[in-house]
Amino acid sequence: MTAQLSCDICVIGGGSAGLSVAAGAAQMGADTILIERGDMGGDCLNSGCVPSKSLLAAAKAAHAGAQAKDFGITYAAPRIDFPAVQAHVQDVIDSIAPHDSVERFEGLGVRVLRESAQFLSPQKLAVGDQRIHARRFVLATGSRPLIPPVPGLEDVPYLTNETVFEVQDCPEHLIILGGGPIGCELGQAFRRLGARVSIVEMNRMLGREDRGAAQLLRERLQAEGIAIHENTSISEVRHDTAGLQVVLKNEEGETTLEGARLLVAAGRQPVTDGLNLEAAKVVHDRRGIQVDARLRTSNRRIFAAGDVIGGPQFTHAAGYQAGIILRNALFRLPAKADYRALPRVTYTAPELAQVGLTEAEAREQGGKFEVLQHSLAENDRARCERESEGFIKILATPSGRILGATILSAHAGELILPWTLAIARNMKLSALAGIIAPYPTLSEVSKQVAAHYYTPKLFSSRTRRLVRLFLRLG
Ligand SMILES: Cc1cc2nc3c(=O)[nH]c(=O)nc-3n(C[C@H](O)[C@H](O)[C@H](O)COP(=O)(O)OP(=O)(O)OC[C@H]3O[C@@H](n4cnc5c(N)ncnc54)[C@H](O)[C@@H]3O)c2cc1C
Ligand SMILES: NC(=O)c1ccc[n+]([C@@H]2O[C@H](COP(=O)([O-])OP(=O)(O)OC[C@H]3O[C@@H](n4cnc5c(N)ncnc54)[C@H](O)[C@@H]3O)[C@@H](O)[C@H]2O)c1
Repeated sequence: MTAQLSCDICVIGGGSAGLSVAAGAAQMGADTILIERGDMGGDCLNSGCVPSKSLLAAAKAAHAGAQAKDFGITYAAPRIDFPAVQAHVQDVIDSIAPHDSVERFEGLGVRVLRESAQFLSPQKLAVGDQRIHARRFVLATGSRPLIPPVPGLEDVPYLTNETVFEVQDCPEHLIILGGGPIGCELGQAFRRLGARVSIVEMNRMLGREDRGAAQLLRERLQAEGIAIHENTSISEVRHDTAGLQVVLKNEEGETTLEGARLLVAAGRQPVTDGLNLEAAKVVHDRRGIQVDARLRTSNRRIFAAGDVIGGPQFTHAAGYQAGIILRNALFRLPAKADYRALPRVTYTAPELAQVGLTEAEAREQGGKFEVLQHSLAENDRARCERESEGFIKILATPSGRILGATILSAHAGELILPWTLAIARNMKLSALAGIIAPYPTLSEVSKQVAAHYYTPKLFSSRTRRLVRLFLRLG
């Protein structure tokens, strides 16, 4: 018999976006249903952030010997037990999973249904033989890997982020299609864990990022032995008993790479199939579900968040969007998403962190701005740690208002936080130049680069004249 359920908020998708909405709604007193057809935790926990950062952590340990040489310490070459590395990755997932589990959510008062959801009308959803009527729906169905139309690709076995963390043998040669954050992070991880790695990128590696930072990072990855083919497309992929052949094409002509495994990391596509969004009158296209700044879809009772809306695709963006939806749906506040101060980090070594505008974006906008750059080589702690590769670059208006920050360095993901706060709160450089930073820390780079802005004024001939005058006064 068909069961009829009703609730205040019905969330479809138990990944970063859906879990944040459901946990917040239930704890604020809304009767909440969460529907998840796959693994609780979605991509981030099971096939995204958590396994990729865990693999990178293992790769860092494998690389420690190479770095130790700089300190006069020599280790024997590491012996890498790859199944044990993957067991570590799974162990980290398992240790975080209880936080995203059905049990925890039921404990918060959420009714969790483990099925696929499909709309029957603008206000009614079918979940198995249950019918759900909700005051508000939230679509948080995420994304899946985009598989580009490369001839032969569909006929060969390939990996994506959904399968790469299950591989039990480190491939002798891993060819990665795509030089975005996934390609770069996993490329460095597999290289450090013993694979030969080739990255094939049809444009520029990390094309959205600051050109200088991406270039330095590329040099570092190349120095570790990764082959990077930029402005190169794949014209064909073949597979036989000897392995894979990937035919590359660029200005110089065609070459063939022979590899053991192929990882496709060419971007994402929204997951909307099976939802019957037409019945719900929710407009969507190949980029995702269309939303306004309040994250309302074309059906005002239905919100959407996370990767499925095709905007910034990060776990922290999904969490932020969940907060916007809760304010709109529960408190009827017209809260709007504002991505001005949304940071992003590529967790390679060194890390590449960005918040606000890149230099290219600031030039495109056309306003006046100054560029302040400070090398990590000028930071004492970075020298002690022998991690002095990289820089911090700040863009600021002539009045000192901060427009953007780029950091390429060890721990850049941690160092970006004061700049995120500064942009969010419209702070000026003087706020950062005036703080007392503990010595010796990498954090000092933020104060040092901000202080650059005032150096010409501080040590000007006018200041010198003034000082001489005060001194003459006794
Ligand atoms: C390799 C990799 C590394 C990443 N690293 C980072 C990182 O370091 N930092 C960062 O911020 N971001 C990172 N990301 C991005 C981050 O993982 C995503 O932005 C985030 O997981 C998106 O969350 P979501 O809730 O929108 O979607 P998802 O996590 O995909 O969740 C959607 C859920 O909806 C379910 N679902 C779909 N359709 C239905 C349906 N019809 N009925 C019921 N359930 C349904 C799915 O089963 C899924 O569990 C990474 C991504 C990848 C792939
Ligand atoms: N550290 C992080 O926060 C992190 C890490 C990994 C992923 N992510 C998220 O996941 C998303 C997806 O990552 P991604 O790296 O797959 O996507 P991406 O879109 O950022 O990069 C994909 C790259 O593949 C290239 N490409 C596409 N088709 C190609 C083809 N046929 N041949 C050669 N190159 C091709 C594109 O030019 C692009 O540079 C990211 O945008 C990000 O939001 C975040």
